[in-house]
Amino acid sequence: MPEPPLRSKEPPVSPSENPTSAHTFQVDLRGLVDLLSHHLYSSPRVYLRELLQNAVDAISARQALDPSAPAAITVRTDHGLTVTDTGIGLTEQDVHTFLATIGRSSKRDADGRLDGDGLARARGDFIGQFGIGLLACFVVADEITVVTRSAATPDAPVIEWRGGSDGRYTIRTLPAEAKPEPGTTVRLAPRADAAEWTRTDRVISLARDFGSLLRHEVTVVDGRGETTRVNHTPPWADRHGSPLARREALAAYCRSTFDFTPLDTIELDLPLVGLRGVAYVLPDAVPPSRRAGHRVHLKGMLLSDHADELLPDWAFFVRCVVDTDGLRPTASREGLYADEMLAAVRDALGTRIRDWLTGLSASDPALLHRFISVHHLAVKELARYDDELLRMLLPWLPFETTDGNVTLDEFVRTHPVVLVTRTVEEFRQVAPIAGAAGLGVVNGGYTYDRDLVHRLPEIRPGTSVADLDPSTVTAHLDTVDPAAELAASAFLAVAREVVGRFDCDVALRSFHPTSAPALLLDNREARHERGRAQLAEEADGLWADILGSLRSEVPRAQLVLNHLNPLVRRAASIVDRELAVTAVETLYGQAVLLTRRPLTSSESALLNRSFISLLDHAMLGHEAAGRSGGGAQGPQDRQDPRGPQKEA
Ligand SMILES: Nc1ncnc2c1ncn2[C@@H]1O[C@H](COP(=O)(O)OP(=O)(O)OP(=O)(O)O)[C@@H](O)[C@H]1O
Repeated sequence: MPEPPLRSKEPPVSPSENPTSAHTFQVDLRGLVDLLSHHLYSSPRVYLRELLQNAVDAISARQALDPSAPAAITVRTDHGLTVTDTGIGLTEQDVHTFLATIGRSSKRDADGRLDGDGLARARGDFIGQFGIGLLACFVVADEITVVTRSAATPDAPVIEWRGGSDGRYTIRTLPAEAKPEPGTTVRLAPRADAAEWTRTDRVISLARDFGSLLRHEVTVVDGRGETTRVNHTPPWADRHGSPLARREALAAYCRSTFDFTPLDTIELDLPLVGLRGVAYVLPDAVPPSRRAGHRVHLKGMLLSDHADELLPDWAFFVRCVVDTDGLRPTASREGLYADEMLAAVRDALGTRIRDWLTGLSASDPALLHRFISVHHLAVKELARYDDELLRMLLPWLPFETTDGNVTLDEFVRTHPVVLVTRTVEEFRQVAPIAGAAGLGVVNGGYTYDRDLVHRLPEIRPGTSVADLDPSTVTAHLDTVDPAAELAASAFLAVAREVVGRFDCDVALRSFHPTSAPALLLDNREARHERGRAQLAEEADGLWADILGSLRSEVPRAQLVLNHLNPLVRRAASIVDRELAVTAVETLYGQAVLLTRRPLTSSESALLNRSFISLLDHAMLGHEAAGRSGGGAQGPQDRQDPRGPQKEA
């Protein structure tokens, strides 16, 4: 029996008394297990994965010597939990060297290095490579018992090894009947607080989750002898009667694994890294930021069900399941090691998905149409960086325009000059008026749309694209008859004075719909620029200089009054200045509200003021009407509704 681990240190000695003394690090196993369980593994559930993986590797090692050797893994849940394999087994020396030495693995070469040939061999044949996996069992049990018989050394005795989480272990030889055939049985007596992890139903679901694609037969046997088969050949590795039957089997696998019916299935096959699997096209739109959660199996064993790094970010519309021999796990075995191989696999899978997409326009336009109606955001993101894809898919991509939801190809047939708004509000506000004036405007407020529209001239020479600005729209609205403009000049002067305080100009034009009295043309950048200019005016010293140097020409908004609107026509003839001010404030306030942008404090005050003034005027009219019918308070008795503050 080995010595218990040394914890205490020798008392310090000065170098002159004792020049050199060699020591060996001691490992506090409890501390290590605590580290693994709290910081390396995400859940105690991984204990079963490590046991299954060791069993699979042991069988692979035996089959390397004797390809006809049996290959079965049996998990029993009757007394505690046991995992039995028909694998290579261990001699007493192997037990000391591999099982009882943390960080040592039989799955690397003798030098045990984690790079070069040793690692290549481990990765080629085995799932394990680090030599720490068995420790995961200490997360659920304080003692592990291994009964093993070597297949490589047929006359070696049956060995029982008992290891404790405190770092002690015992070894003894058992009679040959204790294990008549080569192989290994690992037994765990779960701690009371971890008993749930070895319950039959939990074990079956864990074994199915981790081991569904394992290449050797895995069964779980419960206390009553009932047997459950855990793994099956995946549909992509199976033979099917017809391409349709194959597609249906792949879709059925998606339903049982991911719980959705895919829009389409894309088979993945990269022989260089022994990768096969399927990318399932999601049937519903997902936000680009939401990661799909790909299931990655290494040599059949589930590594992760959220391996997002498997595909490029833009491919968020598919969810994959793959099995591969060639990618590396992290030490926790819960994620993919980010190396050049992973980057190359990601690129290759990305190309495969892109090819599917481009092939669809020729092979199945109806499916492409369905795909785009669900995932157009993803396609737009992709097309921004991919000229060929943009060229190919442009005819299919929908945009919101003044002609309704159409493709850009359709749109440029009637509008060779395409105007694009910067925001959705800008589009909402301007589209009906611009549309009526014959302008072609695209809503560039949605993610990627403005970028894509601006790239249109590269793809369709002869078209031109410009950002929509107030002067473009105003220039396209009909001017009014000079006599009408002259008649309205007094009112327009008041209007310019009132809205000038908001850095806004006033224009009188005729436009449709006639029901719209006024239109405020403005955009976000212009508002920011005005905000900066205002700050610069209020600031002094260095800050004012900095703001001043940032300041470009301050763009002004434009309030366009609609001369076709009856209310505006009446307003234009108001002679009472006070009423004219109220009318302008109300028209401006309503136009600001229609932009659906947040109001500034002075705009809120204006709205408030104009509303009360309007009410006052309405009541005045009502009182006047009443007086003509029976006498009431005269206007001279009226209190100013805006209160003393306004007077002051
Ligand atoms: N069922 C088994 N049959 C034969 N040998 C086993 C078995 N389980 C464990 N071993 C031996 O014990 C060693 C250590 O196992 P452990 O699970 O700790 O690490 P590993 O599988 O080598 O690597 P990893 O940490 O990546 O899982 C293995 O390399 C193997 O030699």
